[in-house]
Amino acid sequence: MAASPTTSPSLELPADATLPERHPEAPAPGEPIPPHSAVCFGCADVPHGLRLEFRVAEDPAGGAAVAARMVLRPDQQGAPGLLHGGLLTAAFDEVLGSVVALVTRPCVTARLETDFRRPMPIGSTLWLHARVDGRVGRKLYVTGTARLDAEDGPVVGTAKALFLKVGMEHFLRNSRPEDLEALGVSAEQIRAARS
Ligand SMILES: CCCCCCCCCCCCCC(=O)SCCNC(=O)CCNC(=O)[C@H](O)C(C)(C)COP(=O)(O)OP(=O)(O)OC[C@H]1O[C@@H](n2cnc3c(N)ncnc32)[C@H](O)[C@@H]1OP(=O)(O)O
Repeated sequence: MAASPTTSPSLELPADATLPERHPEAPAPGEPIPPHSAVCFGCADVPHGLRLEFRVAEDPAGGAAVAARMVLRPDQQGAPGLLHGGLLTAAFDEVLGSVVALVTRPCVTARLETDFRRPMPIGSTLWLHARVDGRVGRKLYVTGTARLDAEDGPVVGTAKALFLKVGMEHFLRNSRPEDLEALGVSAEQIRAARS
């Protein structure tokens, strides 16, 4: 039988993966993680955003983990009264990306797989957890879980992802120049990266 897309070997933790530790300058377990940008759809306090709130979680194995929370609003519906599925995937992208950033940065999502296990009613709160399971070179393997209304509530979704470490040139070459300039990058730096 052909392998299903949900069992793609590219998301399986390779045998030679090692468990990466939190970066020495990353916040400690229990500490909040501030938004990485003032305009991020996932973590910033913007009207249309997911408005995820984060803290570093304790990982019993000594690795990197985060916990996050997201209140489900009426403007996030797909089916009547239920969260749009794509927004759970977006939430996982943000939460899994945040835990990777405790280890190394910058990284980007290369592959992300979501399993939707139960409907998510508007008005409830999602409690998300993510952990870096292993690293091989530039590749970071991450898993996450979303639960309903409590940190030990019923599981409504799970995710697996592969993130890749990239250089700053990834953004210098690909981001809109005006957004880079708003961060203090000069037009000359942008031109040099793109020449
Ligand atoms: C300067 C100021 C800016 C400041 C901003 C910074 C803060 C930003 C923070 C915000 C962050 C926001 C974050 C966001 O919003 S991330 C937003 C969503 N993600 C993206 O936009 C990423 C788009 N993709 C790419 O740019 C490239 O494809 C990347 C960089 C991912 C790889 O292209 P690259 O040329 O680098 O790598 P490679 O092709 O040589 O592959 C290398 C290895 O990886 C394996 N592989 C690759 N893809 C997949 C896949 N899909 N499944 C399985 N495996 C895959 C591949 O087989 C190979 O394996 P091996 O052969 O080595 O075994």
